[in-house]
Amino acid sequence: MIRWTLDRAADRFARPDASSDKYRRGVLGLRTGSAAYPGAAVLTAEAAWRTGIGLVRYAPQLDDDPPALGLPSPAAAVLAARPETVFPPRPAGDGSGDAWSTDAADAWLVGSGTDPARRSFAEREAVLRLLASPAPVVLDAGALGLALDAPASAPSVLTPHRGEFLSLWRASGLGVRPSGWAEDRERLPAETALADAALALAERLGRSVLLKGSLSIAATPGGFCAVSGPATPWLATAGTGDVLAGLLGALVATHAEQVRADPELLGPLAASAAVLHDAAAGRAGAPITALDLARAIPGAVSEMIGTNPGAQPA
Ligand SMILES: NC(=O)C1=CN([C@@H]2O[C@H](COP(=O)(O)OP(=O)(O)OC[C@H]3O[C@@H](n4cnc5c(N)ncnc54)[C@H](OP(=O)(O)O)[C@@H]3O)[C@@H](O)[C@H]2O)[C@@H](O)CC1
Ligand SMILES: Nc1ncnc2c1ncn2[C@@H]1O[C@H](COP(=O)(O)OP(=O)(O)O)[C@@H](O)[C@H]1O
Repeated sequence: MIRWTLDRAADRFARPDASSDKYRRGVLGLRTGSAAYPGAAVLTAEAAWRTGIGLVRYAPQLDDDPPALGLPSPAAAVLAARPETVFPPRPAGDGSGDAWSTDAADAWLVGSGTDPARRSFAEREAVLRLLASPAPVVLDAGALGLALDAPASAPSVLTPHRGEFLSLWRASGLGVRPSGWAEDRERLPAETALADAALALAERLGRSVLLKGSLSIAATPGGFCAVSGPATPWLATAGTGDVLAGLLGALVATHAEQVRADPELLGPLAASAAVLHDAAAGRAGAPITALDLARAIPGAVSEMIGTNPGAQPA
C-alpha cells in the first residue's frame, strides 16, 4: 500500500499551457443536487471550478421534483453561485431519452445530493447510459447503488463513506461486513482492514473506490491501493463530501483521455483528490464549512504545484 502525499498529487495535476483552450482542458458534466438538496449542486460546481478546469456543464436531474419552500432549483442555485457554468441543451421531452448527450462532457460526476428513492425512471436510464459510454464517471452519494446495476464499461470511481461502503459491500454479496470492521461504527477499522476491504470491493465491482474517512483509501480493480490521512477531523461536517466529489470530478475530467486509455489511473487521481481536499481543509481554518473548504482549494493547488506551476505532469 502506498502512502499518498501532495508531492505525488502534484505529479498528476494537469496544468494548462499555451495550447490549452476551455474544451481541451477538460469538461466536467455534473448530475448533482436535487430539489431536496440544491446546495450539493452548488458545492460540487464550486469545488470543480476551483480545482481548475476548462468548463463545467450542469445537467439537472430529469423529472426532479419542483422546488419547494421557496427554494431555488438546483440549476438556478448553481448559476447564481457560479455564472461560469454552462447548461447542456434541454431534454427532448418526447420520452425518447436523455438530451444531456454523453458527449457533452469529458467526464461526469453523478449523485451528490440526490436521493435514490426519488430518482425517476428516465434519470436512472440516463445514468445507466452514461455508465455504458466511454467517458469516465465519478459516482457519489445517491448514485452509488447504480454501480451494482450497470456493467463496468465506463471507467468509474465510487466515493462512499463507511456507511455507504457497507451498503455496497452487502449488496455486492461480499458478506455482512469486512474482516476487521466492528459492528460499532465508533470503532474505526485499522488501516489494513480498510485497505483490504476497499481492494475487495473494487475488484468485485470492476470499478475504483475511494473509501472516505479520517483515513481515505483509494483502490482499483487492478490492485492499486493508496492511503492518505488522518485528515483533519474538522472535515466531519455536512457537504465536505460534495466538495470532495467536485474536486475529484475536475481531476478526472482534466485527465479524461488518459483515464479512457488506462482506467487504473482513477486510483492515483482519487488518492490525489483526498490529499488535496485535506490540504484545502488545512487552509480553511477551523471550524470548517463546506463552502469555505471549496474556496480554499485554489490556495491548496498553488501550494501543491509550488515553484513550478508550468511544469507538465510526468
Ligand atoms: N448541502 C447539501 O445539499 C447537502 C447534501 N447532502 C446529501 O444528502 C444526501 C444524504 O446524505 P446523508 O448524510 O443525509 O445520509 P448518508 O450519507 O446517505 O448516510 C446515511 C447513513 O449512513 C450512516 N453514515 C453516515 N456517515 C457515515 C460515516 N462516515 N461512517 C459510517 N456511517 C455513516 C448513517 O447511519 P447510522 O450509522 O448513523 O445509522 C447515516 O444516517 C446525499 O445525497 C448527500 O450528498 C449532504 O452531503 C449534506 C449537505
Ligand atoms: N472524522 C473525520 N476526520 C477526517 N475527515 C473526515 C472525518 N469525517 C468525515 N471526514 C471527511 O469529510 C468528508 C465527508 O463526506 P460525506 O460523509 O460524504 O459528507 P457529506 O455527504 O455531508 O458531504 C469526507 O471527505 C471524509 O473523508
